[in-house]
Amino acid sequence: MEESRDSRVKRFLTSNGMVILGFIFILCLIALLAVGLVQNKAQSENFKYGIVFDAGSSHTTMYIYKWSAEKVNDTGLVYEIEACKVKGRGIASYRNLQEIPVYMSQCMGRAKDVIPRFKHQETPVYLGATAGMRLLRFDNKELVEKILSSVSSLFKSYPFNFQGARIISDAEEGSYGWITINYLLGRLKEKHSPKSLFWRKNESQSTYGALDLGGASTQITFVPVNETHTSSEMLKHFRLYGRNYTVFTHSYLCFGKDQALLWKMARNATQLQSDLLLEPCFHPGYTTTMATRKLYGSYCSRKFNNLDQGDTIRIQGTGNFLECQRSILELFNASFCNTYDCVFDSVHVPPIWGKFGAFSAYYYTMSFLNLTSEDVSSEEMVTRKMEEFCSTPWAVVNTTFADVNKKYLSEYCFSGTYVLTLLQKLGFTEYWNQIEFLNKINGYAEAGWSLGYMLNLTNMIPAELPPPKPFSRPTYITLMVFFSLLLAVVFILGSVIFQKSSHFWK
Ligand SMILES: Nc1ncnc2c1ncn2[C@@H]1O[C@H](COP(=O)(O)OP(=O)(O)O)[C@@H](O)[C@H]1O
Ligand SMILES: [Ca+2]
Repeated sequence: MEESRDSRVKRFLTSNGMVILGFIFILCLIALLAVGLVQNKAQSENFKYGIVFDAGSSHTTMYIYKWSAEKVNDTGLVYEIEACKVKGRGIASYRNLQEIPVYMSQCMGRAKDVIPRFKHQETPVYLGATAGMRLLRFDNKELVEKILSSVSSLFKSYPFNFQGARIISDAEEGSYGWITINYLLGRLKEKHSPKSLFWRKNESQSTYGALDLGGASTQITFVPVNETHTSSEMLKHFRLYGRNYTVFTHSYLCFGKDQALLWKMARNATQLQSDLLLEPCFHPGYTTTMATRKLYGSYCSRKFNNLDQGDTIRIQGTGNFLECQRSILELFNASFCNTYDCVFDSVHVPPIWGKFGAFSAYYYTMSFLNLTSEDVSSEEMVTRKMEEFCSTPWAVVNTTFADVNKKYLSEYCFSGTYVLTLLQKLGFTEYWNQIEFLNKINGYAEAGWSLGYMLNLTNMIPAELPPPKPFSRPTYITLMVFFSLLLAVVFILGSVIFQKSSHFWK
């Protein structure tokens, strides 16, 4: 009686001890998993940063990009955390070089605040200048050098890793814009299906063409269906994520919207008998004056210089869409064309096909005019809107859009008509519904050449596709948890059976 109570107590203690042990074992496993997960999360938060100054003809913008160091070679994972508009005009328009650092340093100060201090030294800074500086280079190479070196010495005085300030080429501007949008839209890398344990390639995705409209130049870049009739200088070859791409890219200097307007007005002003220019691309009732030095001062408008004119001309809007479009069409000289796929400026653009992303001033203009929606699927719809908008009196436009920047507002009639005409001339008449007007893509970053430029210079897009991991991260974690729990159950069961069997043998 005494003995059996003793053995019951022993058995009770042993079996409960096993339960407690098993419980502790499970707790340990859970703790291990939690530590593993937390550890991996901390790793993915090891971020890197990059700064690009887009020194355009009209203004400079500083972009700060951020990405996870772990996922460096994936696609679409870099995002823009700051777009700082540098105060003032484009860098090419400064004659007093002291002014440039004053404005630039405000954005650099912002970069110092936004990027953690311990990351400053490893963060690259690039400045790329576009058509404004290309135009200035025709007139004054020395000034171009001075501007770039003044910017460089400012950047060197900051704790970042300065990588250079330069004018990017036409082809770079077009190609990097193309890389940016296709990277952000996830069009460069084949997607793998996570549903299968065996990785399989989805059908190959086609890329988007890129349309960039600036103030001084405009670019078109896309993969042509057939490149055999295209001049080899306009074709660029890339190998990205294991695939070869041949893109057609061309930049039209002076066909940016600010230079095109100046050029058009200078051309019309040559026929003036007085100092009054009637401008169909401005709203009725809109008046302004312009210094002839400015009107004829650009490389693009200079050939129309009329020495007989005084210091200023008066400009008065007439708000006539048809007249406006006619005067814009005169800029597109097709006299060298001899085949069907020929457009302005004697450049042969291959036939348009596939989807296109239109950004920068294409987007700003069309978004103001409410013409970016998918419902606006034809050129006629845009034409009707422009006819109505251009004929609206300036007083009405000005009060309806009281909070819109006055310079942009006064020019939207011209800009909209110009976008329409340019796209017609590029061959989009039948393909209007193939164009998507893009600004910030999927919330990651603004469309433009600057992200593509940084991706290229930091080698973030590998030529070859990295071999895929056998399991996706969620599958990996699920399997780990499953097997750990199984292990625990087996261990506990094993212990219990062992315990029971040892009693049996006693
Ligand atoms: N909110 C806006 N509305 C209309 N146009 C805009 C707006 N913001 C910028 N722009 C225009 O976008 C163009 C940007 O060109 P930019 O990048 O400076 O020149 P480029 O690329 O030729 O060197 C300019 O014509 C500028 O006036
Ligand atoms: Ca630009």
